[in-house]
Amino acid sequence: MLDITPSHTQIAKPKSATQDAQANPFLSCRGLCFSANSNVLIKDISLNFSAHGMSAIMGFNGAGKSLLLRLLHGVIQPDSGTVLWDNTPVTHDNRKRQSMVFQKPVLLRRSVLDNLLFVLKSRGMSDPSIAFSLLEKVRLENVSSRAARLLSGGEQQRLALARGLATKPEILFLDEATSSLDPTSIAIIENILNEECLKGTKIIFASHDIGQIKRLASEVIFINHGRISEQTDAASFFKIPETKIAQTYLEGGLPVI
Ligand SMILES: Nc1ncnc2c1ncn2[C@@H]1O[C@H](COP(=O)(O)OP(=O)(O)OP(=O)(O)O)[C@@H](O)[C@H]1O
Repeated sequence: MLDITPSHTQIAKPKSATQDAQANPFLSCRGLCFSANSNVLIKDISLNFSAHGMSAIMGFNGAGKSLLLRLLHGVIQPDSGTVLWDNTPVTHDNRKRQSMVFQKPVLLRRSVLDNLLFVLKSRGMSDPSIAFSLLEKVRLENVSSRAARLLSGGEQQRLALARGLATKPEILFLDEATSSLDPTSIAIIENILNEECLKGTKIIFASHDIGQIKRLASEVIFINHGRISEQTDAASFFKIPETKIAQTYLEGGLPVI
C-alpha cells in the first residue's frame, strides 16, 4: 500500500488547560478592578478560561478569591473591566445558566426537599422526581423532609450543591464549598464534581485544600493582594510554581505582612 504520510508529519502535542484557555477562551475577563471603602481589592485582572476542566483559584486569606468568583459570575459589578462568556456580557438572564455554591450556603427555612423544589419551580421545572434524583446524588434522600437548617454543615453543603446543580449549569462556581467538611462529605462532593466535569460543566472553584486542588484541577490561578500572580497548568504548578509567593504558599510559608 502506498504510504502517503509526509515524512515530516508531526503529531500535535495535547494542549494543556491553560494553553487551551488562551486559544479558545470560553469565559474571559479584561481589566477587572473592584474597590470598596477606597481600598482597591481587585486590580486589573485579565484571564481566559477554557470550556473544559476545573480551574482552581488559590491564594492566601483575603487575596480576593471570593471577589473574583463573584465578579466572574456577575453577582457584583466591577468598577471597570468586562466579563465575557462566549463573547457575550454576563447578564441577569444568561447568568441563570450558571450556578454558584457559597462557603456558607443560605438555605430557605423549609424542608430539604422544598429547598430544591423552590429552585426547580423558579425555572419552570415542577417534576419532583428531579428533586429526588438530586437528593440521591448528594446522598440526602433519607433526610428530604428534615428542616434544611437542622442539617449538619456537610449536609448543608451537599444540599447547596444539589441546588446549584438543579438548573444544569454550564458553569459552576464554588467558593470553599468543602472547607471544614469531613472526608466523607468531601469525597461525595468531589465525586459529583468529577461527574459534572466529565459531562461538560465548566467548574471554577476557590479552595485552600491543596490535596483537593491536586485531585481536581486542570489549572491553577494564583492570586495575591487582588492581582493575578500566575495562571498555570496544575501539573506544572505543583511541580514548580512560577512565582515566589506561590512557592511560599505551597511550602506552608507565611506571606510578608
Ligand atoms: N464588600 C466588601 N467591602 C469591603 N471589603 C471587602 C468586601 N468584600 C471583600 N472585601 C475585602 O476584600 C478582600 C478580599 O476578600 P475575599 O473574600 O475575596 O478574599 P478571599 O481570598 O476569598 O479570602 P479567604 O481565603 O479568607 O476566603 C478582603 O480583605 C475582604 O475583607
